[in-house]
Amino acid sequence: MVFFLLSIQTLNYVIGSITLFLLCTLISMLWISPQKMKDELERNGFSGPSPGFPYGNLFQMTKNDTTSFPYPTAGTLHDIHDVVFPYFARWRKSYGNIFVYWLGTEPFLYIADPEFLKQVTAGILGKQWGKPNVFKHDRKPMFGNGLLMVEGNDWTHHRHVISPAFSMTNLNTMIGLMEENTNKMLERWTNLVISGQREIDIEKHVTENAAEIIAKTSFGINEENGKKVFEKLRAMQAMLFKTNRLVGVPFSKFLYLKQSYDAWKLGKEIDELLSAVIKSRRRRRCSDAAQQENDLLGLMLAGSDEKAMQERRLTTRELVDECKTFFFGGHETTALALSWTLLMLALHPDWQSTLREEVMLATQSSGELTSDVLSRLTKMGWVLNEVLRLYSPAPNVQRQAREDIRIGKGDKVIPKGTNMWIDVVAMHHDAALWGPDVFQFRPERFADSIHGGCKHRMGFLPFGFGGRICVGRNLTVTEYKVVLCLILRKFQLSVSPAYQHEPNIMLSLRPANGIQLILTSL
Ligand code: HEM
Repeated sequence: MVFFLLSIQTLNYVIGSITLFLLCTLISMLWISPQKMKDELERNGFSGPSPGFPYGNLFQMTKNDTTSFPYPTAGTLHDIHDVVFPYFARWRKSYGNIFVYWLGTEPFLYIADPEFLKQVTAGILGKQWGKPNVFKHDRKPMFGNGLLMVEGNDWTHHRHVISPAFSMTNLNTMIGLMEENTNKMLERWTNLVISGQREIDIEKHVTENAAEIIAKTSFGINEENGKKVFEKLRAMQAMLFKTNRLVGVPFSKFLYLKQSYDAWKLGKEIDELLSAVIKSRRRRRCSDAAQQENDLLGLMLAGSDEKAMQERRLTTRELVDECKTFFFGGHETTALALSWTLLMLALHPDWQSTLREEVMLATQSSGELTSDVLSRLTKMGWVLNEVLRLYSPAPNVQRQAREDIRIGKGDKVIPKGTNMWIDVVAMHHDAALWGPDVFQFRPERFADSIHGGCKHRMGFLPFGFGGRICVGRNLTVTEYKVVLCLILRKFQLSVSPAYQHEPNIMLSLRPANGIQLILTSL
């Protein structure tokens, strides 16, 4: 009996200790650690709007809060920072270009100051950077552990295997395929115009075209499977990024169980489709060693097989994640650069004529699009840069400090674990960096300088910076030039009265209502 009572007492003691331990861990995780981090950031001179527990500043970050900023009129059409990030615009007015805000219990150091960014990033290698853990869970079904999200030595390995696939020599072999696919889209446009429908939502068509191109150039995937992956990825994007998901709020993921399950399910279906493509390609390579397909997957397989002699090769799982990353990162951003460009050219007929003349001149001898022809399209390059400045498809870059970061030679430290939110849209629209014509569409600012005359080299960052700069930027430039050449040779563009200008963030910077243009055949 005594023994029995003793065991119950011991059991109660154990349960009590475990409960106490869990409670202490919870309080430390949810309250003490964030408070310590806040104090440390303040000691280092970083402060900002007061966070509340457990939401941080999330409730002050609603998109609808545009009351303090009038919607841009014709003269300030491109002054979009206040529209897409009204909360950051408001906080910048109070705290300047560097401040701390909180997503739940996660601190974010907001940066819209290129000199400070230069000091923060000096000497940090690509592999040393972290990506915010708090976003990793959300974005996993979309990018998995692909190059965009992977860290440390794994990042070095992936980047090493992938980079050669994006060499100019390889990209030039894809021009024909890009041309063929785009011509099909233009045929559809011609038929629509002939049938009397001159108004077209070009964003929708250009995005589908870019998805088909990336599906074919990345993994030689057929149209039917490409469409399936495309539709599932779009559905997943809408599911994950349309709603406010209380990012950073402890345990909030339990509020979105259905959404997370649906996203996971879509992710699994995409993985299965891509995995089948990769396995069949691996089999083909084994049965015919001489056979090498020159799309990105073929080159990655070759690269990963050769390097497997010295290092480990990329597994099918890793290749699936890379394909998803290319597919999503590669079609949406390029399509947006093209869509915003078509809008700008419709709004600025002088630039539309200038580019059309440049295209006609460059292609007059044979009419063919070759790498040599594309390299002669200088003014088109300026227009691309100006569009990426005003409507950067990637509106921000995020980092997480994996170690304490000492700023310059001073005593200021960004503590390990701090997330960073680099506001690219703010820097691209800052009159202090670009001058009084900052909100005007003036591609000629890039005529003499690749930084467009920006007063600081790190003030223009459409493709990111440092070792983690966009691996696909040359693919974008090639595709952009091919598609734009073909459109300009066939159609005159003007803006439809139905078009409503509403740039919006849904991971990328998108036109919320599509882009309706009136097309006239030339
Ligand atoms: C207009 C077109 C594009 C824009 C604006 C863009 C923008 C960016 C930016 C800002 C980054 C840096 C992200 C960071 O540091 O966290 C990045 C990285 C990346 N981009 Fe792009 N991108 C474009 C096109 C593409 C294309 C066509 C592909 C692939 C087919 C691609 C694949 C990637 C990958 C894999 C990374 C991660 C690189 C790394 O971390 O090593 N991007 N991109």
